[in-house]
Amino acid sequence: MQEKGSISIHTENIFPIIKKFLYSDHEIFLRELVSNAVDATQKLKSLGQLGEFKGELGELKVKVSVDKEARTITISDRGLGMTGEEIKKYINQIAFSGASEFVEKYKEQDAATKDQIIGKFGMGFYSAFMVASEVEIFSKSYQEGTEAAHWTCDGSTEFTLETADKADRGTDVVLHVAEDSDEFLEAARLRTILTKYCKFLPIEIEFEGEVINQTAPIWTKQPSELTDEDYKKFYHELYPMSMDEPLFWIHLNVDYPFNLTGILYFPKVKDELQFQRNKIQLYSRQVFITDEVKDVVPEFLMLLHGVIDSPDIPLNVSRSFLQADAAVKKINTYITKKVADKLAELFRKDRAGFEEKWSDIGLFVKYGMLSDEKFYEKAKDFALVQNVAGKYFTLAEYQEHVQANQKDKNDQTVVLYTTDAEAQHAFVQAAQDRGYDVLKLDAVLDSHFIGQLEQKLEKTTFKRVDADTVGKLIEKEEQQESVLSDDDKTKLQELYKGAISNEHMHVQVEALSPQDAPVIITLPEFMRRMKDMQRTGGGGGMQMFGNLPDSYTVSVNANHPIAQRVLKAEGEAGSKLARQAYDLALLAQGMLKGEALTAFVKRSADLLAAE
Ligand SMILES: Nc1ncnc2c1ncn2[C@@H]1O[C@H](COP(=O)(O)OP(=O)(O)OP(=O)(O)O)[C@@H](O)[C@H]1O
Repeated sequence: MQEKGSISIHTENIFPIIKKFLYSDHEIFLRELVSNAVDATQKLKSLGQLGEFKGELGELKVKVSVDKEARTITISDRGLGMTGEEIKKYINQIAFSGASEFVEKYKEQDAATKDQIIGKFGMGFYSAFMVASEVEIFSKSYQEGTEAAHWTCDGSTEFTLETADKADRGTDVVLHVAEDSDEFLEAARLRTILTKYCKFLPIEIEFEGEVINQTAPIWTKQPSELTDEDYKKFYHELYPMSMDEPLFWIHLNVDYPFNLTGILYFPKVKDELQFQRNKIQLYSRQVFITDEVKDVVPEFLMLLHGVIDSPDIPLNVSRSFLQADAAVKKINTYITKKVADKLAELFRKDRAGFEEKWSDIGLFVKYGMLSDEKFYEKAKDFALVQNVAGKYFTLAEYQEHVQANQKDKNDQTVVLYTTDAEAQHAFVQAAQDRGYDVLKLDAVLDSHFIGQLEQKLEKTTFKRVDADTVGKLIEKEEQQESVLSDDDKTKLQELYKGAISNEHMHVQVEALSPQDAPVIITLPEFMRRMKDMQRTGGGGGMQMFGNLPDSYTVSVNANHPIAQRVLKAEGEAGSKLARQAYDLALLAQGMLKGEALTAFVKRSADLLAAE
């Protein structure tokens, strides 16, 4: 028997279109054909289990081979096979009619809709024509008494179908590689593609005499069957280049209202650049799809590693479509919830261990709290802050901790923090001397995190320790008495202004403790935040302030003995002394540089010599 046919289709040739537009990546033809072979094999196994297939299953490997001379790639399976009629039904009719409809619709659409259309028509088999000038199918069905069939198509809309003398059950798909696709005749290239897409397929795939896949990756198993070692081993299989152990992991497993399995690993975070290196891999029924999981995984969890496997994620579709997809949205919510639950559990069960890991997971948690309201609600109970003494608190614990001492006269709790305990040492010290607690908030996201906490926590404001002199950081009713008269204060202020002569340094005289420094230079909290925002390019509107000049407050301590000496000094001596005290403050802040530093050193020597 030989049959020739032509597919009624209103365009001369759909293959150029497929070739050009179907997938941007030609290499995925192999993924599609191997997946079909695996599907056919699994279907046969199911038929066996149902008792509908009573023969011997035998060896069920899918074999991929390449013949460079003959310019062919062959994908062979021992699955359920197809009769001639079935080939016509599944390969010709469905695909071709699908394809013709596809072409019709395709013509008039914009790019995004085109992608959707491609996703809708399962044209996996036809991706073969992206690399082949001719494709042959040799197939023999598992059904007894049926003849083997041989189908050929050269990429036009014509096909031939004849009987074949294939004795063995299953399907061989033979691709005659096109002139422009020579690269796919290289065994090394095929091996790379197979390892990329087929590494975890559920049926053994053999290439050059070697099985290239693991048929039962651990995400398909029950967590109860697995040990910590299994999870760690798998992590290193996924990311052979990674030296570190994951901190912990979450085994995802849900079958309603969508289907999803996978393992998400929390990596050790050494530096930010590392984030992007080991990406989460997305699979659909154990077939690798992509490691661009944007939109499927909430953005803040992109920092995690691992695999997600879901047949419910639409595959060949555009980003915009994916974002709007209901299943994807649910998956997103589910993953967020799972991650929050896992963190809550770790916190509850092993607080000490959780604290140890905080420096690595804090970033995920803060990022999550900032970007996802639902996550914030869960995370606020286990998110930690650490004070300069190294002690960890939850937000509630910390509020409790500082409440008695750090309430200002308006009943606001003022949380003091440092972004650099070394550089701001003098201020941290001063705050601690007052009995205040100081938090370390020195991580990348902390300035945003502070902003969020101020919005969320009632009657709480945050101030960096160097935002003001210690007495004014938390304004209380009681004020330190000044030993100077108002006249003297004005005189002192003028003296300092003259000595400093810098319009960006706003001099004020304050009654501080005699133990405080003679002069303290601060950058008001709001000013620093605006400058921070400007620097990070955030807060768009901030640009209208132009480039903010540094605008510091110079607080002269009226109660320090130096104040008296400056006032009493004759002639130039007062100004010199004031300048010296001011330079000391600059020095303590690491702000004394260049010419000013040289002048300071010289003046110090003069003053010492004069004593
Ligand atoms: N190796 C094979 N053995 C048996 N049947 C096959 C084989 N390859 C393809 N088929 C049949 O041809 C049909 C069409 O395959 P094709 O790859 O075009 O689409 P699909 O697999 O149904 O969907 P998609 O690949 O887009 O997910 C399959 O559904 C299957 O019935």
